[in-house]
Amino acid sequence: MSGIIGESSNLRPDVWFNWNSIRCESAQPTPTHSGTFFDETLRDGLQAPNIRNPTLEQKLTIVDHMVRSGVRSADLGFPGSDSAAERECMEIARHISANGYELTQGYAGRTHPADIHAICEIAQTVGVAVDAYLFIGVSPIRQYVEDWDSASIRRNIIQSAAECRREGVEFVLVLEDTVRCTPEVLTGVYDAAIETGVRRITLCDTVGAALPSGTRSLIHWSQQYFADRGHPIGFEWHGHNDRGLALANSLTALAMGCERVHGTILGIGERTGNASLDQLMVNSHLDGHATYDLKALRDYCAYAAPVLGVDIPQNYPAMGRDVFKTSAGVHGAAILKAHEKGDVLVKDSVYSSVPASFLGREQEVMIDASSGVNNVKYWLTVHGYEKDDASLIKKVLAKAKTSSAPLADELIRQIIATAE
Ligand SMILES: CC(=O)SCCNC(=O)CCNC(=O)[C@H](O)C(C)(C)COP(=O)(O)OP(=O)(O)OC[C@H]1O[C@@H](n2cnc3c(N)ncnc32)[C@H](O)[C@@H]1OP(=O)(O)O
Repeated sequence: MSGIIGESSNLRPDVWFNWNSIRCESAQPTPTHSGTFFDETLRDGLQAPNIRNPTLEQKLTIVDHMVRSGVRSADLGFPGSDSAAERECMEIARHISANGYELTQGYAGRTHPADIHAICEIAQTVGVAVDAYLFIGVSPIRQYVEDWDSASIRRNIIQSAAECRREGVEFVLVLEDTVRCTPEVLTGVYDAAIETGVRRITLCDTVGAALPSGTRSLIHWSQQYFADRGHPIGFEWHGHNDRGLALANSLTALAMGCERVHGTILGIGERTGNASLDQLMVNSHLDGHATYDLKALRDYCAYAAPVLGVDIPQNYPAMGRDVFKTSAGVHGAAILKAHEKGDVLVKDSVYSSVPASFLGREQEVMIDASSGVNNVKYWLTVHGYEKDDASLIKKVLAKAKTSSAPLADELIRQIIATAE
C-alpha cells in the first residue's frame, strides 16, 4: 500500500495500491530509509555561475525556511574560501545558535590546514558543534590532474583527522568523485578512515556519472568493507544531475541506508545542478519514510527562487505553476466524480500522485478544446453556480472548442452573465 493512505481517516483502503511497495525476491538489501536530508543550497548550490549570491540577510532567511521545512542538517558555506565567506559563516552559525535551531551545522573545506582552521574558528568563536565536511578528490582523473597519488591522499586524510580531533570538530570525509574511483584506491582510503576513527564518509557522484545500479553497487561494497572490519560508519550521498539521474540515485542511496542524502533547493548547482532537495523531501513524505511540512517547503522554494535568480519551470514537480491543472475531458470527469464523493484526498489523487492539498494547493480543472461537459460542470460547482444548466454548459463548451488556450475565469463569467 502507498504511504499516503495514512494522511486521511475516511479512506477506503481497497482503492489504494502501488507497485512501488512490492519487493522482488532479488531486490537486496532490504531498504531502510532511515536517513535524512542534508541541505547544500548555501554551499554547493551557490557555486553555480548562474545563481545569484544572496545577501547575508537572505541567507539567514533561507536558513529559517530550511528549519521550518524540516531540514535537520545543512552545509552552510566554505569559510576557508576568503575572509568575507568566513565572516558570513560565523553570522549564520550565530543565527542558528541564537534561535535554538535543531540544525546540524556543516561547513565545507579541502583536506587542507587553512580550511580546517577556518571551520574550527566558527566552532570556537560561536561555541557551537560543527561538522567539518573535508573533501579530497579520489578518482584517477583527479589524481592525474593534481599529481596526487594514493599515498598523498591517505596522508591528507590522516593529517586532517588528527587536526579535527585536536580542535574538537567532527570530521566528515568527503570523497570527491567516488563514483569514478577504483576499489583499489578506495581500499586504501577506507583503511586510512578506519585507522583514524572516521565516523562519517560522504560518497560523491561529483559529475553525475552514476546509474541507480552503480549507486547501489558502490554503497553496498563500501558498507560491506566497513562491516567486515567491524568499524561503524555512517555513509552520506552527494549526487549531481548531469545525466538527469540525481534524484533516482539519491533515493536509491536513501533506500540503501545512507544517513544523510544531500540536495539543494530546486536542484540548483553547477552545470545541471545537484539532486533536488525539495523533490527528495516530497518523495520521502509521500512514501511515508519521514514527515515534512510540505507547505513550508513550498514557501521555501517560493522564497529561494527569486533570491537565487532562478525560474521554477511551470511543470516542475510539486512546485510548478501548472502541475495541478488538467483540462482533458476524461480526467476532468473523474475529478468531478471524485469531488462528489466528498474526500479531498481522493479528488487530489485520482489523476495525480502528488496530492495538491499536501502543498496547500488546489487540484484545478480547466476548460479548453480537449474538455467535455464535466469540466464545465466542475468549474460551475467550485465557483458556486448551478452545475446542470445544459444550455449554459453548451455555450461555454462551444467557446472552449474554438479557443487555442483554456478559458479564463473572467471569460467564463462573461458567458454566464450574457446567458442569464
Ligand atoms: C566538493 C566541491 O564542490 S569542491 C569545492 C569547490 N568550491 C570552491 O572551489 C569554492 C571556494 N574555493 C576557493 O575559494 C578557492 O578555490 C580556494 C581559495 C579554496 C583555493 O583557490 P586557489 O588559490 O586557486 O588554489 P588551488 O585550487 O590551486 O588550490 C590550492 C592548493 O590546494 C590543493 N587542493 C585542492 N583541493 C584540495 C583538497 N581537496 N584537499 C587538499 N588540498 C587540495 C591544491 O592542490 C593546491 O595545492 P598546491 O598549492 O600545493 O598546488
